Amino acid sequence: MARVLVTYGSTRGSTAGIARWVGDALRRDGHRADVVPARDATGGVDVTGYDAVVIGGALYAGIWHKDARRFARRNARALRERPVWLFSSGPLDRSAEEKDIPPVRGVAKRMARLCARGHATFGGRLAADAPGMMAASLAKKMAGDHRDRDHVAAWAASVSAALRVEQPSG
Ligand SMILES: Cc1cc2nc3c(=O)[nH]c(=O)nc-3n(C[C@H](O)[C@H](O)[C@H](O)COP(=O)(O)O)c2cc1C
Repeated sequence: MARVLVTYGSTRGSTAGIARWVGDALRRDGHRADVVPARDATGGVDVTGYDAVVIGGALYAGIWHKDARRFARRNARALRERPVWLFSSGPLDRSAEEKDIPPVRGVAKRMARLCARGHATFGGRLAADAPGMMAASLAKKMAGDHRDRDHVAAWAASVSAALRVEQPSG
């Protein structure tokens, strides 16, 4: 059993939902998972109290959510000392289910810096009545919930399996 911190950056709540699904799947596999917004975790959570960390962030204009970036930057040293996985959420279509979407450049750099074990891109969600000019304009064509809980659970299962290998006694 591993103690896992699942933390995320989310503006409109859909990445928070994915993080909760990751936490649920890890718990079903017998791990202890705390799911915490990265905004709160950055100053308030001791990463050294966890065996592993999953960091998720929504994509906006090709950039990982600032709360996820800040968490990764501020905790870089502790993160490098334990297994870390990253995920991104964004595509407002089926593309994330149809193929593996590689991390955007900034996330790929962060993966290298943290020696992250893996990354997944999951479909996102945008409400038809999303506030904000850019969001409203995007929503005209792309509104909908493109998150796939099975995809998220399958990825979380791969994280879980890797943790079992690292901690066979748990
Ligand atoms: C203004 C705007 C820009 C976006 N840019 C991207 C993008 O570059 N790449 C992407 O995959 N998704 C993009 N999206 C989709 C969001 O990532 C998606 O809605 C995501 O689920 C939002 O997560 P959140 O609800 O946790 O904030 C964008 C959405 C908006 C409103």
